[in-house]
Amino acid sequence: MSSQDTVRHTPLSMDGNPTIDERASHCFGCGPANPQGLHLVFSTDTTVPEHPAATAHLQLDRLHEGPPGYVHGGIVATLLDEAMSKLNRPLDVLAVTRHMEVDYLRPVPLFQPLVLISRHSHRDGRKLFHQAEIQTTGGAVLARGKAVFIRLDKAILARAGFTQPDD
Ligand SMILES: CCCCCCCCCCCCCCCC(=O)SCCNC(=O)CCNC(=O)[C@H](O)C(C)(C)COP(=O)(O)OP(=O)(O)OC[C@H]1O[C@@H](n2cnc3c(N)ncnc32)[C@H](O)[C@@H]1OP(=O)(O)O
Repeated sequence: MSSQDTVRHTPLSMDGNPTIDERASHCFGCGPANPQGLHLVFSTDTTVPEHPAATAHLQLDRLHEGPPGYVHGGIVATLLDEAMSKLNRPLDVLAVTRHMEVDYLRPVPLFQPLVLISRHSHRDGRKLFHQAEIQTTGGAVLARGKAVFIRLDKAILARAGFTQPDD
């Protein structure tokens, strides 16, 4: 089953009592209200519920340049991090990145269609282990990341004014 992840992209108004999706509307990676953001839109695949996957198609320009003609390494890490973060919702948790590793295998070109893919690997208590890749449309892997996300406990969330989705 594959579905467009539009749930997060909710109203721009911050009046009243905004939901977490509303408060995340300026996320640099996926927030529709951030004029300088990447505006990534992911589809999530929960065919195997315990190993959800997320995919986004994108193309970047010189705003994100590092080496001439190629994407800045920090943006490469951002893409991988964002893709992995999209696995938390299908797993019904709110979580943040605690640790991430990036393998920069090949320069990531500007002005070329790219595919960003992530998949949940496994879970150990509050730790969620995810993986992600940036690929060409032909399937060549340009960058690969893996990360540990930590499920935020109620005390941390309450301090920040959030609750877990299942609460
Ligand atoms: C407060 C804000 C609310 C926000 C609510 C909305 C959230 C939903 C929106 C998300 C949006 C996402 C956007 C894109 C993804 C980001 O960019 S997220 C932003 C970047 N990340 C951050 O800012 C996180 C900053 N770090 C922290 O706040 C704290 O470190 C954490 C995550 C709350 C954890 O703190 P802690 O409870 O003190 O735990 P800590 O000792 O640091 O270690 C945690 C575990 O990781 C393990 N660990 C550490 N390093 C490694 C490693 N290399 N390998 C394996 N395990 C490791 C430790 O051993 C430990 O394991 P256990 O002891 O639990 O078995």
